[in-house]
Amino acid sequence: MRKKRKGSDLFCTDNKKEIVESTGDSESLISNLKCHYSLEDYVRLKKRCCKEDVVCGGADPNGSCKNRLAGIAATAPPCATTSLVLSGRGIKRKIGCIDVATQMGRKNKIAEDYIKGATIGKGKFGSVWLCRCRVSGVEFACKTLVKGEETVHREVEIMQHLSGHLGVVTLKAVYEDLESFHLVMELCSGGRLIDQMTKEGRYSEQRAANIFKELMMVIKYCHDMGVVHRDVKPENILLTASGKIKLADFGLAVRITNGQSLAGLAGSPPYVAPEVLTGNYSEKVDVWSAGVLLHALLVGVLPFQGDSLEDVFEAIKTVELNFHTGVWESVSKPARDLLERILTRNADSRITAEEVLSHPWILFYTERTLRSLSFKSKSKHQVGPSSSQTAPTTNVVELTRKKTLDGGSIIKYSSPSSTSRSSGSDEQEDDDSGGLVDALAVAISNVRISEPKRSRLCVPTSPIREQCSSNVTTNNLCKAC
Ligand SMILES: Nc1ncnc2c1ncn2[C@@H]1O[C@H](COP(=O)(O)OP(=O)(O)OP(=O)(O)O)[C@@H](O)[C@H]1O
Repeated sequence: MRKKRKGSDLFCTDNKKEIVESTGDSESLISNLKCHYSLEDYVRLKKRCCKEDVVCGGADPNGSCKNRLAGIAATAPPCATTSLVLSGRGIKRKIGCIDVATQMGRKNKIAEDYIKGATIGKGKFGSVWLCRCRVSGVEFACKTLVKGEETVHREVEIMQHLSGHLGVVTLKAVYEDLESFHLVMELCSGGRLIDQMTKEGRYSEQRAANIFKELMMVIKYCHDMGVVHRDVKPENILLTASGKIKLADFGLAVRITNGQSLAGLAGSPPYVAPEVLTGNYSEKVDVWSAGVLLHALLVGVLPFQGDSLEDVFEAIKTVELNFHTGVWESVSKPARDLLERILTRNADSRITAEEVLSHPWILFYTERTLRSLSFKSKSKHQVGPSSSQTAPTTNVVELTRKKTLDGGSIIKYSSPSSTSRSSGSDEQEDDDSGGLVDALAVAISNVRISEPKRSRLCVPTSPIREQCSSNVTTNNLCKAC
């Protein structure tokens, strides 16, 4: 019988040191983003700490366990924390599917088809290593997962289910031996987003919007496919050589059916949605986590921080973010508006992944036509910076509207009264369009195109498939290369 995951070994300080070195603004981002504690680790560590504190009397030269916990943010928990969720039939069927599918792989062992290379990553349940296909010479990443844990089987199943989308790491083959699964995946040679973030600090709105749009597209896809990732964070976002993002690590992901709610602590503390801490939650937790990431992209720090995990959780539950002062004055109004709509504690009021993709801030920075039209208009008017920023707005709005009427992407936007910063920020974006976006927001706010999202219910907007509907067939899944 398959074991339930019991939690992983504790590793207090060493993993913190593994953190990429960086200076300046990104320091706080690093210390808050890159530790390897899961919620479950936290619970176990806390228990052990209490014990140790009694035994050592707090004489630990590194401080008490409480101190050791201080400032620790966490990463991918080992899961097992959910009281879910999967219809037994579904997972069985898929695992059966894997077993059958890997018969081919089993005939010829992975070593017969791939040459093993260096280890490129280590997770809690196995390692990731480079491999090269003996036939084609193409390099892949192979994740070896030790069998036995229920979540390991689920991860394999969900990767099969989702593989094929541009934003998900493609699964090329699965091999299986007595102890392990070996998942041969496309190689993301651009590294992890977290490492890029720690190097670069704050991102321009242009760049943040493009990364965020790609992320939301893949999150929407997961939700449409009935999967909640539950551990969206920059450590789990990989980059291809050309800089495209790929969502990885489905170790905590679960299937969800339409309207179903999840329970159980799962996620990485700074990214965890408030409803995860209190009980019932849905796929909207991924939107929240993505919002935490967007916050970090735009201003270089995480929104919910604390000296201990308890403090982080408390902040997630109670801190009122103020998007109107300080560093936020250099961020455009639509960007702040989007963040407000995402980091809304009431999950029913929080916008969906689909709605995020229709937000003016995303559209403005990612739709080539909108941008080129606005800049064309700007040069045509040949006016100074402040008026040039408002002049093209009408055109942009009209175009946006047309798209809507044509049945293309639908703008669902209403100006939130809570977003009240005056437009016309002094700071210029590196692409000189921050003020333009502000003007765009003001104009669009007067054009009520569809119902405001806040009145909508939190249900997946597309039908969710309950069962095995993998777009990876037995054939393409299990071929050696
Ligand atoms: N397809 C890939 N291409 C390149 N590197 C990869 C790939 N998949 C994983 N890695 C590397 O291996 C690391 C661990 O992978 P992954 O997060 O999937 O493992 P995990 O066991 O689920 O980790 P965790 O303990 O964080 O849950 C990643 O952070 C990344 O650096």
